[in-house]
Amino acid sequence: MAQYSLVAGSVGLITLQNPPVNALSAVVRKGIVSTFERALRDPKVKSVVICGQNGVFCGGADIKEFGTNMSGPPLVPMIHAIEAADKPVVAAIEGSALGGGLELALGCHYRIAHSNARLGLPEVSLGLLPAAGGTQRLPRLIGIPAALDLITTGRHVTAAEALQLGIVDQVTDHKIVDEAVKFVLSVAGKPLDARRISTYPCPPLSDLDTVFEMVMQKVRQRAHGAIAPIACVQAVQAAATLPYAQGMEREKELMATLFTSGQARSMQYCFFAQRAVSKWSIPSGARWDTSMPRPVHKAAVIGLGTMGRGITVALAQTGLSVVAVETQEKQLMEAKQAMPGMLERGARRRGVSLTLHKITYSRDIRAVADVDLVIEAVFEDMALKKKVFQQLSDICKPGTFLCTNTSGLDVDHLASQTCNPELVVGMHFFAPAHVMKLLEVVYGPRSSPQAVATAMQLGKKMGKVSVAVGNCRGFVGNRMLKPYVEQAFFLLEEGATPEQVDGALEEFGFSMGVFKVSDLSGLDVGWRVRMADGFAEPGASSGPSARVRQGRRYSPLGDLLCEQGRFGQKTGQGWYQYDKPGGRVARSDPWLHSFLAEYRTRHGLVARRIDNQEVLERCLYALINEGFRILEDGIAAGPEDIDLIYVFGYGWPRHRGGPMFYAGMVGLTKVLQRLEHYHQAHPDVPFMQPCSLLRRLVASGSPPVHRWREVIKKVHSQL
Ligand SMILES: CCCCCC/C=C/CC(=O)SCCNC(=O)CCNC(=O)[C@H](O)C(C)(C)COP(=O)(O)OP(=O)(O)OC[C@H]1O[C@@H](n2cnc3c(N)ncnc32)[C@H](O)[C@@H]1OP(=O)(O)O
Repeated sequence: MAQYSLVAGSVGLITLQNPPVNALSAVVRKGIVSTFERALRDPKVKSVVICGQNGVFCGGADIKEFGTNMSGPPLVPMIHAIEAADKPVVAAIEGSALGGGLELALGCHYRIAHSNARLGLPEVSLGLLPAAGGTQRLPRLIGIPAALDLITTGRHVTAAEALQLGIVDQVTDHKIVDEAVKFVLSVAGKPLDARRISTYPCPPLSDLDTVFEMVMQKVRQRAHGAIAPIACVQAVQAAATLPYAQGMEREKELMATLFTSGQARSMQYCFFAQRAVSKWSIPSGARWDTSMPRPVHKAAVIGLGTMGRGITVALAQTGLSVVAVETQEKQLMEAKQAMPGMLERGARRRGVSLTLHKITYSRDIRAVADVDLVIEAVFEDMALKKKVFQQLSDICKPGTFLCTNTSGLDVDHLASQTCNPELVVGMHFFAPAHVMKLLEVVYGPRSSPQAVATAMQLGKKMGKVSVAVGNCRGFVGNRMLKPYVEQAFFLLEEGATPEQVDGALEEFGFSMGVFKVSDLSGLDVGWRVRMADGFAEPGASSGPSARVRQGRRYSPLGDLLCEQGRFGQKTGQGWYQYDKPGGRVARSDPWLHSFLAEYRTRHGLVARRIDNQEVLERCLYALINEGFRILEDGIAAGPEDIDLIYVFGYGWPRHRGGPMFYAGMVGLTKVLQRLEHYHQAHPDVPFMQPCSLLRRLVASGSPPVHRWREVIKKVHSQL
């Protein structure tokens, strides 16, 4: 609702009230319309201030209403009425003014912001565009380039930047409503014509066509198939080229297409999934709202390879004191040289001050004696990690949480090396750890609720999307990657090329195909895992049994490349070739193509034409099938957890909602049928055998993704 009061004798104060973020629900919109009419009618009222309760102006349209039968007064005429009013209206902005919230403020004649305010038009990240006049008013107010930046990226700006851009008229540290009232009294009686943004011409820009061509090209490249950013550019182009009223028509038309699209549904699902996973619960019964985290003031990182450096930087950026330990002199020196640059770039990107002084370096593991939490990030080798955990257990003060950054080893086994296994959890970061948003928090059977809560909270503080997952080989993300990569290898055996497989996945929306990712992260990473799992064996890659291991189909292609020293970008050759070791631009490699042809001949395989649909179905459905197994095993609490891991950690396109949501969009029956088909064709590939949870869901009528937990619960209760 919206509360109305008369203040300072002549100011109508409208306060939006819809906790927690004063979203513009039907009731709030109704409240604004009726209170505003009242203010206009009342002869005592000479001006109006609009504010939000509880330190938040407005988080925008009520996203929960989307997809329902929306009722109540629409936003566009409501904002027009405010702009057209003949009494001055000031938006008093504190906290957030986002989406429809900022559009409401742009309809006001003046905007005053508290210095804590964040403003933005983030609709693009919900698969939409700012359709309450945002695409037409913002370019008129701040110019086309700045408006394009804000609208196509959805980024939030601080009050200071908003002032600099001209979005707000004044920034204050004082009480926002008091300042707004003072301000509106000072402008009483001044003409309002020049304050109505819709009447402004768009600031002229030379060579408009070229500007939009270039922006469109850049946006398309970044969008990976998402349609909303493209529509945002088109809407701003309308502002630049059409009169306001026609621009509004164009905005409405473009929004109509987006509003009912599957992409918008997927992205809005991701928004709510992100909030849902922060409310974690684990099989022991521990939950986010009953488990108290312990404060972490000082942390340590053991091992300063790529991961350790990223984690150290991420911790320091959070404001924690960090002890960075590396026992090898050369590696320590390299880290000391590299990390200031990483911190500097991060500080510049985020507009914050440098935190170099937060890090102290040591070659001696005993330097961690007084820290609250340690993150081990040594080489992915169980024997080495066990030794480190034994040492940490002896050295650290009582109660120190011991975390491992392993990407898939048994967290419980590491816990058993310590005197207090309840203090041990996995904190699986993704490279580069100071940039990537995902954190898998891995609980073992003995991890205490407090240890899980502390790791989850630390992740949040570090700006990560933290997802609590159970302990199994590869946890959630890497476990699902295995069948996906396996299918990619099989497709090469059967006639596809890395270029074709990557092309199909990139067209689907992944920022990089599976083979490019493999070249980037290093082919040796998977090779080591396959060796540890007893699949890859030196010398076994070319014999007659090369393509069958442990009774199942196996492709030694990756192993063969590693045996040739082709580890990807770092060696200049992998699935592609690069201009030099460390090169970044993947080029097709004729050697690889002849190698594949020769390999097929050697193994009596006849290359066939494979279409992109088969590439996608086999790679993605194999991965999704493993996702269902993970749900069945209780390793992930719900589909949202898996989806966010894939969106934030593995480049799954957000506009496709994550693998499990995507399965629901495709139709579970179809996914099941295609898995059955491929399993029949390849009975020696266990990953293609449809998971029984998927069958159960189909038998239950394929409920929507938010109801899967009910079926999963039933499965667990029967086990
Ligand atoms: C066909 C024509 C139709 C025209 C429709 C007009 C379209 C207008 C476009 C829009 O305005 S779309 C919405 C744009 N706004 C946003 O994208 C903002 C989304 N919210 C946020 O970014 C954050 O929530 C925040 C506002 C910055 C606050 O962050 P904070 O970390 O403090 O809290 P959260 O945990 O994120 O949220 C708390 C709570 O509030 C719920 N929520 C937040 N925003 C909205 C919203 N706009 N609508 C509904 N609900 C919202 C969120 O889900 C949390 O709920 P929970 O139940 O406590 O988890």
